[in-house]
Formats: sequence, C-alpha cells, structure tokens
Amino acid sequence: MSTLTEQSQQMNGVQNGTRNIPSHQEALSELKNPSLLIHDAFIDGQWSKKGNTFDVLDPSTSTVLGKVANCDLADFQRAIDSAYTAQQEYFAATTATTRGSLLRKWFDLIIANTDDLATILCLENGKTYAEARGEIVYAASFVSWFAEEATRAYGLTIPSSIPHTTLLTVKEPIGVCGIITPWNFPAAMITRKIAPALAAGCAVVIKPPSETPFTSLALTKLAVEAGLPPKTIQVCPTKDRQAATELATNPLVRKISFTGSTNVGKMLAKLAAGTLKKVSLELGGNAPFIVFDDADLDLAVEGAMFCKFRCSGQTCVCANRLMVQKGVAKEFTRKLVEKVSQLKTGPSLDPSTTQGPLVNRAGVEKVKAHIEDAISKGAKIEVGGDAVPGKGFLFAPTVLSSATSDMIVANEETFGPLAPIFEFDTEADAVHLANKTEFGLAGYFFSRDMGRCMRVAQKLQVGMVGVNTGKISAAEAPFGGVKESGYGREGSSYGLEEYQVLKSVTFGNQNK
Ligand SMILES: NC(=O)c1ccc[n+]([C@@H]2O[C@H](COP(=O)([O-])OP(=O)(O)OC[C@H]3O[C@@H](n4cnc5c(N)ncnc54)[C@H](O)[C@@H]3O)[C@@H](O)[C@H]2O)c1
Ligand SMILES: O=CCCC(=O)O
Repeated sequence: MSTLTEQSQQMNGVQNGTRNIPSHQEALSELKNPSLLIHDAFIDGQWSKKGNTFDVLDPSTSTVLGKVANCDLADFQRAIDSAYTAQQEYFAATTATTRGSLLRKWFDLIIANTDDLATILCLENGKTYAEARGEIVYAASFVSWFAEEATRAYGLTIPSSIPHTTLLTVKEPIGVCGIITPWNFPAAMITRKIAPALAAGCAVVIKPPSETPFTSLALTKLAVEAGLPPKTIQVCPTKDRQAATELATNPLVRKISFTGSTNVGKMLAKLAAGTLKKVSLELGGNAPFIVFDDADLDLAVEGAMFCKFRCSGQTCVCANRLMVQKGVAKEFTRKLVEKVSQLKTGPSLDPSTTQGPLVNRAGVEKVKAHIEDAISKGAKIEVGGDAVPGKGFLFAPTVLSSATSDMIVANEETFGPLAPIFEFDTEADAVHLANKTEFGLAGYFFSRDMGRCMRVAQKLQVGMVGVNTGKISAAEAPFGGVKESGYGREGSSYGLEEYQVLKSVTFGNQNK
C-alpha cells in the first residue's frame, strides 16, 4: 500500500514543489464542465435561485468560495410535495431494470466528470485533490452497486396455512425520503443514501451540509442528465436548521436517513417518531484501534496512518483511541511518529499536501481542546500538537503518548488529526477499555494469533471490525453501528431494504 504522501503525489502526477498552487478562483475557472458549479436549489425539477444566500468557505484559506441558495420552510414543503407526486409516477413508470440502467448512466457520468467533481469537492471540504478523486470513485461505487441491487429485490412465496390461498411478499419503495448528510464526505454520503433510494423507486429530498453543498448539486445535475426524473431528486441547501427539520416532521416523508453527530441524530429520531417514519442513523464513533504484542507492527502503523489521518482525521470510522499493549508501545510509538513526521499539512490544491485543512474553525478548536485537556492530565506530545499558523484551518498531525481514560480523547470523538496512545496489559483489559464507550461504530485490532482474532472480533461492541487492516469501507460492506452510533445499514445487499417496505399479498384460490 502506498503512503498518503505517495498517493497524493501519484494522483496529481507531480513531485513536491514543481507546480504552482492555483487559487480557488483559478481552479474553478479551469473546470472542464463549468456548468457543474451550481449555486441554486433544485426544487420541483427546476434550478431555483434564492434572494437569500449563504457563504461557503474554502477551508484552505477561510475565504468565500461561493454563495448558495438558503432554502426556507416553504422551499422544503414545496420540495416534499413535488417529490411525493413524482415518486408515485416514477415507481409506476419504471421497472427495476430501468431504474438500474438509469443509475448505471449516472455512474458513467460521475466517472466521466471525476476531475471537476474532485476539484469542487476538495475546494469546499479541504481534503487533498488526490483524496477528493478517491472519494468521487468511492461515491460512484455506491451508484453502480445499487444499479445492480435494484434488480435483486426478491420477494418470497410462503406456504400458506390458510386453506385455498397463496401467500407471497413484494418489496415496495417506502416513498419520499429525507436525506441529511455531513460535510466530511460531500459525495459519498449522498450517493450511499440516494442510490439505494432511487433504485428502490423512492424520491428524495436532500438537505446537503451547509459547509459542502456544491458537490451534491453537481451530482444532482449529472443524475438528471443521466435521465433520472428531475422531480425524484430535490436539493434544498440551507443554514436554517429549523426549516430542515421539516424533513423529520412532514407526514409525506416516510423515511429519514441521517449521517452526522449523535445529538442531532437523536433529535431527528425523536421528531420522526411523531409520524413513525422509518429512520437510519449513522452517527458518531469512538473507534478503538488495538495493537497486540504479537502484531505485525509495520502493518499496524500502516493501518493507523490510513484510518487515523484519512480526511485529516475527520471520518466517523476514524481510529480515535490507539490502544497498544505495553510490550510494544515504545516501538509502535516510534514507528508511528516517524511516519506522522513525514505528513505535510497545506492547502488542499497543493500537490505536496497530504493533510488538508479541517473543515472549519470549530474543528480546529475541538482538536486543540482535546490536546490541552490530555496534557493537563499527563499526556506527552510526541509530534505535532498545535494549529498551523495562517488563514486556513490547518492542524499539525499529532501523536500523544501516555493517554488515560479520564481524558476527553478517551470519551469523545476528536474528528481531527490527533492520535492518542493508550497502553494496556492484557487482552481482557483491551476489550474492556475498547467497549467502555457509549459509541459502537468501528473497531480495529492487529494480532497474528488466529484464536485471538476470532475472540476479539466477537467481543468488540461495534458494527464494523477491521482485523489487521485499517480499511473497512466499500460499497459491498454493510456500513453502520450499534449502541449510540446509530442503527440501519448502508451499502451492501442490506442497504436497499432501508428504502423499502415489505408487503405480503394473500391470494384466494378461485378454483376451490
Ligand atoms: N458520522 C459522521 O460521519 C459525522 C459527520 C460529521 C460530523 N460528525 C460529528 O459531529 C460533530 C459536529 O459536526 P457537525 O456540526 O457538522 O454535525 P451535525 O450533526 O451538526 O451535522 C450533520 C448534518 O446535519 C445537519 N443538521 C444539523 N442540525 C440539524 C437540525 N436541527 N435539523 C436538520 N439538520 C440538521 C447539518 O447541517 C449537516 O447537514 C463532529 O465533530 C463529529 O464528531 C460525524
Ligand atoms: O465518515 C463517514 C463515512 C466514512 C466511510 O464511508 O468510510
């Protein structure tokens, strides 16, 4: 596996320092398909300008990247009403095969526009251009996956106990789906939700993250170009969170799919309970990353580098607590520090950057607060430790040793480039510590002992486990958590069911 630095350089096709870094204005003026940069909402099949707009920042410079429509309650209501009618027409007019082939065309357009989509994504999110390209391909993989799954929504025939009847089941679209997504994966979190929804025959109303609305608008334009009925995808960017909660309360919306913080997820679930909507929640994590003394330490370091520092540490499956068995703690720390020292923070468009900025000032302040708290309780900075001076929201990749369970880093997800190392004695201690959190999204561990691998994989209270790998995300892998990390599964063969209802049909036998 190549390092983050190598990946960044390979994807950009340049070496450190041999290319001028374009400003965001220059990068946007060089889009091959400038029509992908859209500032309007998409409601009732029309691009809708709004007098009221809000600013989207470029996190590399903290300057305004562009303005986007700021939708209000009436916009959400109009979008939901329009989607309600469109969904019924869409499902009536299409077979699963047709929906699959529309999604396949959308996939082709996303891939054909990878460069432009990656530019827009990296400018609004701050991840490097190489990572942004990787995300576009990852996002597209959900579209091709669900293009296939559309045709596999099998029902059952069930031997009926009622004389002279035949019983069968069919899977039907649930209806209008409210989609609320976060800024850390501006493309993949949209496609992981709306590709299965559209495959099932649903219509969607999307509230994209206010930090990164442009990628979702560009993806929507391509979906419509692919032939998906325009009114089945409505996009309402907004800063007005109250207006967005309409998605959780309006009776015409039958499903809410949310990815983001646990507090907002809980609030939306409570609101959705008012009309008993089906809900999927993919919430915060506090992932343990355990290195046992029999682990391949180089492999463990490689895994930690990927799963801690991807998107500058802003992923929900990010290793939050690096737990290392005492006998190998020094060696693991040394090897990790060596790799982390090679990372380079900088603007997202600089080809030599491996760590782009955090999404906003609040993200920087959160990492700072976690470090200050840890230091005050006895942790030691091995590398990094502070924000990088300048206008962008940059933070130096940081490793802390001597972390303990009374520190904030043990209990809250940092969502930034901070790797705190906790030491433990025994396997039982590691499992106990790993599970000592209300969260349960992902967990990772490294060991060469097969028996231990089976035991620990079973004992970790999480929805997803990486054994001797830091890479667990793929379209075919069920994605989701347990405990307060939420419920529901995205991607995989289970992801489609989240957008379907099972109907049973009992036929009386007329020849009796
Ligand atoms: N699970 C994840 O992938 C994920 C993603 C982003 C953030 N987070 C966690 O959440 C923390 C805060 O980040 P954040 O503020 O962007 O997350 P958030 O939960 O506030 O935002 C996620 C999405 O929900 C929307 N939202 C927020 N309040 C809403 C409301 N009342 N009604 C309707 N929509 C609403 C946001 O605009 C965004 O689109 C992060 O530090 C991180 O710990 C997790
Ligand atoms: O951060 C949330 C999603 C991350 C992923 O899909 O790997």
